[in-house]
Amino acid sequence: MVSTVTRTIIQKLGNAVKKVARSKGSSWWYTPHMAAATRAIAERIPLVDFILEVRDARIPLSSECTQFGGLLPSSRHIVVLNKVDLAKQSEIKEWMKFFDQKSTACLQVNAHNKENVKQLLNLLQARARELIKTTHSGKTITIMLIGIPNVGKSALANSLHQIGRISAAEKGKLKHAIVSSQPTETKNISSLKIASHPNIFVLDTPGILPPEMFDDELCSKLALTGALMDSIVGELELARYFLAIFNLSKEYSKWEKFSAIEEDWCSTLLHGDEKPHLKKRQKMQFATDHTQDLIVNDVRRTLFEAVSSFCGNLEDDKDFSELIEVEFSMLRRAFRVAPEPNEDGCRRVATKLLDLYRTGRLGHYSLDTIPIPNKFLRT
Ligand SMILES: Nc1nc2c(ncn2[C@@H]2O[C@H](COP(=O)(O)OP(=O)(O)OP(=O)(O)O)[C@@H](O)[C@H]2O)c(=O)[nH]1
Repeated sequence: MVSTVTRTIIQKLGNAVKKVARSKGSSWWYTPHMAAATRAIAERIPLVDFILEVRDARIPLSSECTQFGGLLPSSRHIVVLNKVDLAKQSEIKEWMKFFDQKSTACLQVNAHNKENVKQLLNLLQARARELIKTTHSGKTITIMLIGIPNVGKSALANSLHQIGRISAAEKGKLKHAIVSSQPTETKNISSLKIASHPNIFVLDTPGILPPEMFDDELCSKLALTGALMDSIVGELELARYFLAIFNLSKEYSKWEKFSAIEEDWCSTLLHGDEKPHLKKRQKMQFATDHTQDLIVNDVRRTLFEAVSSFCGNLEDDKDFSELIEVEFSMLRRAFRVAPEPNEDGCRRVATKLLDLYRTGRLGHYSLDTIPIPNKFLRT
């Protein structure tokens, strides 16, 4: 369900992108640098053996690298859905089926997960050997990573390089592609060796976007997942967009336990009602799970309480907007931001909230919906 409020937020975000595009040139994000990178990638496509198109698993369609449509031969094109740890696992399964039905080779990975990267490396090595066998050449295999900004190309290149080279003689000579939470950080095409026998190199390339983007929803999803700079649309509106998605999801229901723990703690503090077993359980929880730090738990508890105590109608625009604003003001306390209702404080809350969302500490979300096959559509 997409509420009217969410639609309005999406429209605002889309308009913000277009406004920036209008005021700073036809396509503000499409810098000369991005145009040059697009040309350089297009020139290399016929020369490389495989093209790994890295997409964000939360938006498998919206993160498609659309510029090279006809240039990517299906036999050499592999789609990699990266950041699976941030997406809804049940949806990922459906997306894998979707790509399978389209006969597009597709893999899901978390670039920071060793096992995932090993599996990807094994597949790439198998493909490389197959290619060498069929072409009867003893050549070096090159694989180019392409994709929109911030989908994790450099992180993946580094992980493949580290895992592929860890047992090789060159151990200790590891190179690093630049990884950053900011989009368009990679400026040049760089090459990293990921395997020997056969020799395989990956080319990490700068993130690219199409010169023009007119679709509000596409712009909003790219902005929320970090492919566009937050400053283009503004952190506040982006955080509202996240809260709208969050409120319509069931993610908050998992956090009831944080609310219960807080109540127990309050009763301990107020009534001197010592509960040693609870204290012990809490200590263990905080010590063993790095995501369970106090602020994250406070934020989860706050969001749980805001949504579960909401007695308005989620389909009513006014109620829904009010809920988002209430969440914003409640989150100030959770994030330890001074309670004065000024713009700067709101932006700090928004930035912190987006950071938690983007590092997966506020649950798993899939923002794209799987297209309905044509056969089910009325003509
Ligand atoms: N949770 C999670 N974060 C990831 C994953 N892969 C990359 N990241 C993070 O995503 C951010 C962007 O990663 P990069 O590797 O710099 O992305 P890129 O596609 O090379 O970015 P550009 O330079 O803009 O082209 C960094 O903060 C990474 O740590 C993943 O699988 N899971």
